[in-house]
Amino acid sequence: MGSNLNSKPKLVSGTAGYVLQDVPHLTDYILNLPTYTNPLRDNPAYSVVKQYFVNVDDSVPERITVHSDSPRGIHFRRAGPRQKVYFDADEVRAAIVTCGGLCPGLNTVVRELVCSLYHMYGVKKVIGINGGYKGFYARNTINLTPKSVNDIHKRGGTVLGSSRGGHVTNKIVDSIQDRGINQVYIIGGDGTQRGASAIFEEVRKRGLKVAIVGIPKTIDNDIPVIDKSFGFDTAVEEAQRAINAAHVEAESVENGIGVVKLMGRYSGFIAMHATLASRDVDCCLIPESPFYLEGHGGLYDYIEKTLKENGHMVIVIAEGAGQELVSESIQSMNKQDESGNKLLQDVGLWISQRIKDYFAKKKTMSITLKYIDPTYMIRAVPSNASDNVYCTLLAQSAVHGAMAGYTGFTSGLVHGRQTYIPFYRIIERQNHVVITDRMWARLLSSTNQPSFVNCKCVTEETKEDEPLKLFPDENCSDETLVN
Ligand SMILES: Nc1ncnc2c1ncn2[C@@H]1O[C@H](COP(=O)(O)OP(=O)(O)O)[C@@H](O)[C@H]1O
Ligand SMILES: O=P(O)(O)OC[C@H]1O[C@](O)(COP(=O)(O)O)[C@@H](O)[C@@H]1O
Ligand SMILES: [Mg+2]
Repeated sequence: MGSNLNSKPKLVSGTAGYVLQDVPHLTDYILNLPTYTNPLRDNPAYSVVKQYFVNVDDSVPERITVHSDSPRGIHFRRAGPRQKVYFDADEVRAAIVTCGGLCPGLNTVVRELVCSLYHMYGVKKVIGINGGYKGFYARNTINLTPKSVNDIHKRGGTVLGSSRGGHVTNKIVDSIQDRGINQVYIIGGDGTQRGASAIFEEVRKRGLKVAIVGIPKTIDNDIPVIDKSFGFDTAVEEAQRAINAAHVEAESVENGIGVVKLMGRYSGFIAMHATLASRDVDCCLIPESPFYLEGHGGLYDYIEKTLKENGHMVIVIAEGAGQELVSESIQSMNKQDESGNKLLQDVGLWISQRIKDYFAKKKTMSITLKYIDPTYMIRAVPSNASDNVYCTLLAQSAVHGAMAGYTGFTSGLVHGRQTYIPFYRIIERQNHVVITDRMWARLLSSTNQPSFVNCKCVTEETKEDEPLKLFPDENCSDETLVN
């Protein structure tokens, strides 16, 4: 984080090794802010709820698997409505922005932010920033009301539009200041949360009463700490349709192979979960598990064996898998998108061609291969029922946090509880499938595919809590979606 001393992590220690990784609050840098009674007290829908307000000291542990002698460990502030709020409804001018790639559920989060602000807190001024970060200074805004967002959750994409690149911190904060915005809800992935953190630092440097709140969006599920990201369930469900189609095609012909490419730039969660859900997949290839084609234990060997045994097979490949192999055979262009993300080679097309070439050359077996790339179709669908509920809770928690004066945080689910997580924990690393965890073992045993892992890497000394580090500086959690 920045050089300003105030931007250091806020840590609160307690007995028995308890550590609260707290989130910033407006009162950390603005003195004598007035408080108001939370209007939810008078809301007939919520007045009947016992203990509706969250105790300010409530926190949620980062790790829930403990031993009798474990220290209590790191905790996050529990999300939810507070008795006191730091904004009067009439004073609030909220802005919502969606950034980065699409993900099912974006519209649901937008809808629920607007409805929570209006219906829970009586806020009447909510605007949408058009087209991602650059929209703050280069586009018009959109007025958002419960009526205008009423049925947007039934649509894929984002009604606000999105973009990559264009994060110019000073211009964005100037625009926030010029427009009198004092709550900013920023929906996006790892890149977006980095941008949100930079905005927060600048806002604090200028001493502005503006709450900066992140809502984590990533179809790849690559954001750390949180249980999973919204849209992930929908993506896994939608991927089943492509896998089913590949299976139907493959089993209808002799030695049929169906190849399905799924999203997952650096994290193979969608591929892993879609494979486990389907049971029709014979091989799942992800970025975290390097594989090889030729020789004993290689992919060609396994394909031949599976075709001999079953007459057909389905391969699921995450878009970021095997990139090092593709670069070896195709001149790597090393291009980046506007946000600086490396543009990947189409590994699905590449592997399909390599498999076809291999069997054509070998002449022992004639195969029919069908390649399906449903990636953008999956990303564009509306969120399913469970993701809709998840999006609703994330949005409500975000609004409760901003109204309570918290800032510089991401609203996220940790072990099924809504929490406020400081930006630095969200942006410090990416979440990856840990191939020495039980979940990947479950996948290997369900597909029966080779592990492609050099056995020397996984020694007996590799302890359960110390997963094999395939990514430098990785601090993998054994709790997030993997066990
Ligand atoms: N390190 C960074 N600092 C500031 N802004 C960033 C950073 N990385 C990405 N951004 C901005 O965040 C937005 C979304 O980032 P991107 O990587 O495209 O998607 P995602 O947020 O889904 O990962 C873009 O407008 C980009 O300019
Ligand atoms: O829309 P683009 O730029 O082709 O993005 C494709 C990428 O977006 C994603 O769907 C999501 O990535 P982000 O979360 O970084 O936006 C990746 O799975 C994929 O590699
Ligand atoms: Mg990203």
